[in-house]
Amino acid sequence: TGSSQPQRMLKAVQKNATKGDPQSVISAIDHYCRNKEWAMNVGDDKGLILDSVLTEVNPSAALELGTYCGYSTVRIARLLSPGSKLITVEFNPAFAAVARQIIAYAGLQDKVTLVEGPSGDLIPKLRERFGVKSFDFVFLDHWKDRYLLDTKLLEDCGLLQKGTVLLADNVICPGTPEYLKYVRSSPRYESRYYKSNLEYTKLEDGLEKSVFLG
Ligand SMILES: Cc1ccc(Cc2cc(O)c(O)c(C(=O)NC/C=C/[C@H]3O[C@@H](n4cnc5c(N)ncnc54)[C@H](O)[C@@H]3O)c2)cc1
Ligand SMILES: [Mg+2]
Repeated sequence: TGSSQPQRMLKAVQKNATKGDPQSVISAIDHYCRNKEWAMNVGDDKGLILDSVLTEVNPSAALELGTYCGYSTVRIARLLSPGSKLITVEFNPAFAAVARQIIAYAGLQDKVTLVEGPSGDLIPKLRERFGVKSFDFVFLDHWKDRYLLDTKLLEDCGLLQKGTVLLADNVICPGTPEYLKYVRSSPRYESRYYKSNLEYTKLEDGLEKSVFLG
């Protein structure tokens, strides 16, 4: 059997990026996905919005739902201040295995904890397992029909604090209508849409930034 697309993405990183240089890992993946094989990374256009929101929030405890191959994990972890941590959740073991290698290649393994399993099971265990009090930043990029469920779960588990920023990918394409309706109508969130395009294409997509008001 041949290699998988995530394995080919990893090969492209090992071939074209410099070990320990997160920016070169990001560029190698973007170049590969733009020119060889499209993949569902947040990408370079939406990635710049992710970078700017992250820099503004400067989280000490960040959570990512849906690691996939670790592209956005690297984008987030490279901007974290010393001592800050990112927990990323992925339930596909093959994707998790590739992501671990890409995160390590970028030299960011000390800032990232990749937890394998379904978000619905893991979110209620994050406090007892990793001593997380609450998150100040959450990046949602997993199955689109899980965004709302997991947001409510994070609320119910007391893992959001006043000011926590939720940043959701793909609110237009593939789209997350129930999630959007919730964060835009709930008095507990202050929400804003950042228009961009679907990774490596000219189609519209965007990120929704929602601040939890407590
Ligand atoms: C119509 C159409 C189709 C596809 C696109 C293109 C497009 C563009 C995008 O940026 C996209 O993010 C997506 C997309 O579907 N993303 C889903 C991403 C899942 C990853 O997260 C993992 N996962 C999924 N649920 C869970 C869960 N509960 N607990 C733990 N891990 C989970 C999976 O194991 C994958 O690693 C698609 C655009 C338009
Ligand atoms: Mg996405």
